[in-house]
Amino acid sequence: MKIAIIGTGNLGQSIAKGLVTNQELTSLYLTKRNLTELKEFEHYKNVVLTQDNSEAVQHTDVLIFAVQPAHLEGVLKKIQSVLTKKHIIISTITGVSVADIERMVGEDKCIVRAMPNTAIAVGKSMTCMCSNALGKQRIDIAESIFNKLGHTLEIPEAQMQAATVICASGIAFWMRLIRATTQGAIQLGFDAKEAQQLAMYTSEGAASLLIQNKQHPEQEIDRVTTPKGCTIEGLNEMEHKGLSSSLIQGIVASFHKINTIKKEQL
Ligand SMILES: NC(=O)C1=CN([C@@H]2O[C@H](COP(=O)(O)OP(=O)(O)OC[C@H]3O[C@@H](n4cnc5c(N)ncnc54)[C@H](OP(=O)(O)O)[C@@H]3O)[C@@H](O)[C@H]2O)C=CC1
Ligand SMILES: O=C(O)[C@@H]1CCC=N1
Repeated sequence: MKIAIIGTGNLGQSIAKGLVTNQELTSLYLTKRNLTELKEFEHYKNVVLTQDNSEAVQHTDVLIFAVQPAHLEGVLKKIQSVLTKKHIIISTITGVSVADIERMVGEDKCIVRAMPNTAIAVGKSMTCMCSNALGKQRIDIAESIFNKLGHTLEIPEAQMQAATVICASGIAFWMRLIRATTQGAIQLGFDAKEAQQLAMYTSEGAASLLIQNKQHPEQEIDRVTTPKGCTIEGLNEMEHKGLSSSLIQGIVASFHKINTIKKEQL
């Protein structure tokens, strides 16, 4: 597999870490204008760091685009002459549709939109995908890459923005919940390191219960909430203060913002 990441920033570096750890690669090209941040990848023998996007495109088959939305069109224009039908174009760009990309590179190209998250660095991304008609024929190749780096789900393109909020932004939302739990644990007497350990592994345990037991969260909550006990006391207080409601409102606000990103930047 010959893969290029065009725009190796926060997400691109997370994908690169996942790839060098979890995939057998013939070659991985990482591009960026300023390469100093990519030093950690220098020692991998099959990894090439370059500022030249055209060089990366010419030597690879799968192109993962991870530049900011405002930069995509300019980047695609400059590589247009070396882009061929053999390439699978995978865009992780928020708010940019398959039709937008077809307009930039032509309808005769194989286009997949993938929305991973930064947990791809540790092989735990939830990655949603959709494609154009040609991309559909080879989406299994994209799936095979992302399945080694977590879980994948093919969805209608109309749901891509919602998936961006839940899965990509979701990492930040969950981090804040873990941090808040850590702060609570410190207030109850744990030192900061222990507090984070308690919060991290408890959240991992909660997710693992749902994944392995295939249960609804409320079924697991019922197992914990002793009548007149401390769990229901805490849970109800959180709900009186708007826990579920504020999470839902935050998710919806994030979703509405995506439409403005596209209008502002493309
Ligand atoms: N961060 C995340 O968790 C997620 C991000 N996304 C999407 O991924 C994209 C990237 O996001 P993120 O990684 O956070 O952004 P970053 O700004 O961290 O990364 C973008 C990278 O693109 C590079 N770049 C800019 N211009 C060029 C160019 N002409 N050629 C090659 N590289 C270039 C920049 O480096 P330099 O200036 O050195 O060239 C920069 O490091 C966005 O579209 C975002 O919507 C999607 C899901 C999750
Ligand atoms: O915040 C953003 O706009 C990007 C998309 C999802 C994660 N980061």
